[in-house]
This record gives sequence, C-alpha cells and structure tokens, in this order.
Amino acid sequence: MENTLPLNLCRVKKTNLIINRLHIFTHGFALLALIYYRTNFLFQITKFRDKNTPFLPHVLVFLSELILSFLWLLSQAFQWNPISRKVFPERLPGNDKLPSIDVFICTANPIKEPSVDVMNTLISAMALDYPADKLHVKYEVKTRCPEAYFLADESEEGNEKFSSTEFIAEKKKIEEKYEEFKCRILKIVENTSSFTSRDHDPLIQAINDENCGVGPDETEMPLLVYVSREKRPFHPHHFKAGALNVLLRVSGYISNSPYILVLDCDMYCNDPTSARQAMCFFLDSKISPKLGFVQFPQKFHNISENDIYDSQLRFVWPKLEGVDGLRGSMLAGTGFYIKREVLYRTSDIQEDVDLVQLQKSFGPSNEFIKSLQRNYKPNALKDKEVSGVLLKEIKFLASCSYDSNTKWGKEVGFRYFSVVEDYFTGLNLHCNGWISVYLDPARPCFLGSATTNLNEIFVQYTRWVAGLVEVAVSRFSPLIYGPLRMSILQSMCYAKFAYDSLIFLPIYCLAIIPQLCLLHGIHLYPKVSNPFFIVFSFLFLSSQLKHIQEVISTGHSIRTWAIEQRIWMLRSLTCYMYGTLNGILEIIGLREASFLPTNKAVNDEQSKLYQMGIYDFRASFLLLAPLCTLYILNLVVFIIGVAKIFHVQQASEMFIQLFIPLFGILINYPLFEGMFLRKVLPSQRGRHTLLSSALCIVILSCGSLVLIY
Ligand SMILES: O=c1ccn([C@@H]2O[C@H](COP(=O)(O)OP(=O)(O)O[C@H]3O[C@H](CO)[C@@H](O)[C@H](O)[C@H]3O)[C@@H](O)[C@H]2O)c(=O)[nH]1
Ligand SMILES: [Mn+2]
Repeated sequence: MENTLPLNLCRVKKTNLIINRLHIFTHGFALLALIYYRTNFLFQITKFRDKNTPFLPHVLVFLSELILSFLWLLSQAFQWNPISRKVFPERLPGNDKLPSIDVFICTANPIKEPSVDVMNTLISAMALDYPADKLHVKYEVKTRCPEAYFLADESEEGNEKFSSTEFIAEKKKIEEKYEEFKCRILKIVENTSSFTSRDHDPLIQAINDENCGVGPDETEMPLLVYVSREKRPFHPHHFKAGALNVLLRVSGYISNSPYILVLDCDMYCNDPTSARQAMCFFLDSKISPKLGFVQFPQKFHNISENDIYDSQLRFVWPKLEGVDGLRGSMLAGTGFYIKREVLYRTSDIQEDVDLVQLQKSFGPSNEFIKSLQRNYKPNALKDKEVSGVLLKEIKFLASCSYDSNTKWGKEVGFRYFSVVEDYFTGLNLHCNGWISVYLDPARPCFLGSATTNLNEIFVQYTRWVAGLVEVAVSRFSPLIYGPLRMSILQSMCYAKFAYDSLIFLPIYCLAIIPQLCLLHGIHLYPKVSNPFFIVFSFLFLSSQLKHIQEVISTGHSIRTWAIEQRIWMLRSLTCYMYGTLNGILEIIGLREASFLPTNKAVNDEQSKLYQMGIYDFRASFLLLAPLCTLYILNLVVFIIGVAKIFHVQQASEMFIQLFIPLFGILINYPLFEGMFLRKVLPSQRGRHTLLSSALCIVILSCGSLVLIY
C-alpha cells in the first residue's frame, strides 16, 4: 500500500491570528483618529493665522507620526496569517531515493573567523545524517560539532548509553585527538602570513580523494573540496555572493547535486537531521514544484540569560515565520536548503537556445554549461581523483573575471546588487515566482555565534541597513518592483525591511521636539480632559501591549520587552542613521560598499561582561554620542519640566510631553548608570559625558531659535 501519511503539516495559529487582526483594526482606527486630529489642528492654526502657536514643531511631530504609522502599516503584513510547520522525516522514502546535497561554507578572514571554528562548522556538516550510510556515527550523538560536543554533557539527554564507561573512554580519546588537531591548525595559521591577501591565484584541493576517501574503520566520508577563488586588488569580488557563486559553478561541475545547503562559517549544524527535515518539503508532491528553498531560523549558541544587547534578534524570526504564511519566508543567508535550478533560472531557457546565448548568461565554460542539462552526470571526480584537466577547468570557473559580462549576480546565482545578498536574492526569487518555507523545530538545526558587544553590533547592523537602503531607493524598491511581481502583502514585508531605517527620523524628532517645546511652554498634544488624549494613550498602550504579547508568546519574559525597547532606540539613533547615510553615500558614489565580516574571535573579558548582564559602553564615540546627548537632554528637560509644572500648573496640557522623556529615561537607565554612577569600566567616560553635555547645550540653544517659526 502506498504511504499516504503527510510528510509535513502546516497549521494556522488561530489565537495569534485573532489577536493580530484585532490589533490591526483597533490600532489602525486609532491612527486614523490621530491623523484627523493633527490635520484638523494644523488647518485651524493656518486658517486663523494663530501667531501664538508655532507651526514647525507641530508639523515635525505630525510627520514623525506619519512615518511611524507607515512603518506600522507595512509590518502588519507579517501579522496577517501566522502559521507554523511540522515535519515527519521518518516518513521519507528510503535512502536510495533521497537526492544528493552540496554543502557550501564561506569564510573570508582567518583573524576574525578563527580557522578552528570554521573546522567545527565543517565537521558538523560532514556529520550530517544524510544518507545515514554515508557517515557511520556510533552512539547517535546529536551534537556533531566537536567544540559544542565536548562542552555539552550528552548524559543530560538522559540516555544510559552516554554514561557507559566504553562511551566515556571513547569520548576522551576523541577529545584528545581533537585538541591535537586544534593545535595543528593554529600552527598552520601562524605560519601562513599571506592568508588574507587580496591578490592570489585560485587554489583548489579535494581533501578526501582516493587516498583518504575512507575514514578509519571504513566509514565512507562525504566528498570535501576546498576552493579559494582568485582575487585581484582592482577586481570586484562581490563579497559573500561572489564566493557563493564560485562554489555554485565549481560544485556544478564536480558533483552537481540538485540541492544545496548554505552555511556561514560561524554556524554549525546542531541537529544532523536538518537535511531530512528539509526534504519533507522538497519531496512532498502536494507542495508546488515552485518551492525554491527551505529556511531555518538563525539561533545562536552564545546567548546569555538576559541577552542585554538583544543579540539573538528575537524580533526578526517571527517575521520570517509571518511572511511564510503569505508565500514563503525570506532568505536569511545561512541555514537554508535551496534547489540548484532556482539559482540558474534554467526553466526559463528555451530548448533550442544556442551555445553563444548560454555563454552570455553562464560564462564561457562549456563544461559548466553541460552541467545545466537535466540528465547531466558529473564525471568529474568519479574515481575521486583530481586530474590536471579537471583542475584547470575548476580554476577557470574560480577565476576572478569569469563572471564579468555574464548574468552571474544579476539573473543567475546569488545577486550582487546589495551587501545584504540574502535579502536581495530572496526578493528576486520571490519576484520570479518561487515560493519558500520556514521551519523552526524545537531543537535548533543550526547554531551560530551572535555578536555580543556594542561596537560589533553597531558595525554589523549599520552594514545591513546600508545594504537595505540601497535596495529601498533603487528600481528594486519592494513597493514598486514587488507588487507587479508578487502579492501586495509579500511586497509590504520586503518593504518593511527596506524602509525600516526611516525610523531614525521620528525617533530623533520625538527625542528632541516635544522636550524643547516643554521648556518653552508650547503644548503639542491634547490635554488630559480632551477626548483625543484617549487616542494618544491608546496608541501608546496598544503598541506596547502588542510587543509584550509577542515577547511572551515566543517564550520570553517582560524583561526581554524592556531590553528590546532599549536596544531598538539605540539602533534607531545610531545604526539606522549611519546606515542610511552610508547607503546614500554609496549610491551617489562617494563611498564604496563593503562587507566587513563580524569578529567571531572570542574576547574573554567582553563576553564575560555580556554573560553577567553588564553593559560595556567602551564603544566608539560615534556610537555613543547620539545616545548620551539625547539622554542628558531628556533628563534635564524632565527635571525642569516637573519643576515648571508645579510653578505654572500646566500639568494637564503637558502630561504627554512629560511622559515621553520619562519613558526614555527609564527604559535607558543603564546608560545613566554608565555615564554617572558606575565605578567599574570608567574608561573615557568623563570625556564622553562632557562632550555629550556640550552637544546637548548646542541643541537646546539652536532648538530655541527654530521654535520661533
Ligand atoms: O567578503 C565576504 C564577507 C563575508 N563572507 C562570509 O559571509 C558570512 C557571513 O558573514 P558575517 O560576518 O557572519 O556577517 P553577518 O552579518 O553575521 O551575516 C548575516 O548577514 C549577511 C548579509 O546579509 C548574511 O549573508 C549572513 O548569512 C547573515 O548571517 C561568513 O561566513 C563570512 O565568511 C564572505 O564570504 N565574503
Ligand atoms: Mn554571522
């Protein structure tokens, strides 16, 4: 009898759906009321030429509210149809029926990305349980990344096998070998000075060819090929997308598996069954053949209990799950299985197309073009040996000029247009009609290392924002390019990421304008007895409660809410602003796009502080200046404001304007501690606090001039 049990299930999260839609309608209605109130008010002051009410602050605050409303509206697309998925890998057909998979791991910089860690990622990928007979692993150990495995206590899994003396002895033996292996790698890295050189020939090496294709005790090992592409100083290498495209070509020629797993070098496989889980979608005949990729969330192994910098990016992953309820998750750069043909657009190629045409798209290698044919059987490495001819072809495919004047990076492979190649490639794939799936199993399939210090977070986030801004203002703007090619809701999701950086405008505005007005006795919000006061209070409460609901429903506590609010403000004031600036400079050609990899080398002192939940403000002044300046400004204004109110009794008119600085001060309390109270980590503190106070005085005096209008 044919097996009719489903390979996967998709469930609508009903409670979330009801809560989300209720929120959309009530909050949306309140926003309309706010817009009515503001337009009406502005209309009144223009009509009656009210000289006592300044125009500018009202307009600025209104514009801020409009931007916030616009972004809120975009983000509701993620909330529209929340779903979750489940897979049943045990129902997959036998191993002989499973398609093969190529695994790509990128690494760029051996100082920031220590080779030992890359090896860990690599070993964990080679130990994937796919198909089981490819790698025989005793004891069903789940954690197959050596570093994580030796750190963790497998006996915690409650399995007697793990406490047997035989197992422990074996584990110890392997651990010793692993330590030896680590030392050897460190030595090699030390002795190789030209590792990061930007000027070198391609280098290809099949690590386990005929001599070492079989491991000790006759275990067959997956084929492992090391590819270092050619790099030249004045030749654009297109960062990670460029690296992935070289791997696509080389693997197409050598093994040509129909599926590909992409991993960052800092992300190891935590569950060896991920490939089987992904196959539950690809091999499901009920799912459209347009299924292009299966994305797993990025989870991290180095997140502390409090996660004071929101390094886990909790708010991102529910978004990917949300858009999965529309037509599929976005691409997140790592931890995804993708069909090879998706990246080639081969289905668009006509049967009778001639070779010259194909070369224009795919580059000059005829051997590679042969691999595009459906029935192509790669004969390279059939006898697991790298012959001279073969090597020559691979080097050609890995040369730096191979993809010039072809469609690589534009319509073929990972796209080059933006440094957020994952987001941009995903956008293109969805616009080409592919769909995708998001799977978030209880045991994370992949674990990466998160950035856990302020400077790193700043650099990383600013890079993302710059990349997104480039897309936002280009012809690929999801609001224009999207709706013609995919659904409106899906376009809104992509647009939310692209335009999110706009948030820095309203945040700056709301951290300065109401405060200055408070000092000058100008009231910008309805007083407590005005019915519209309820509208403003409702909007604030509704957005905070929704945030709290999301935090709690993803298994976190109220403290996570406070931290996320804090870090969100911090990112808005710095990363979003600098990122937007960088993006714009790149577009007008005053700055070159760059992809500075994050630093994965562990700094013991910093990571200890993070684990203890202590903010480390030893970051660049560029990052701290906006935060400190605005904190001091809000603090000063709040104190003066309270004193003034008792004096002139304006409490009712000024309630909201007092509340805004108060909220900012409380949420960002650690900044206060860092500037004024803390005894440890004082480096540079005095200088930064002083400079920020000076900046604050400048804002206060210039602001007063502006307010006259
Ligand atoms: O010129 C480069 C720069 C980076 N990388 C590799 O790209 C990966 C990601 O780099 P990382 O420094 O870890 O950046 P993150 O900001 O942490 O990466 C996130 O953001 C990237 C850009 O959006 C995505 O590609 C990643 O998958 C996603 O994890 C690493 O394996 C790097 O070795 C390259 O291959 N070439
Ligand atoms: Mn990373």
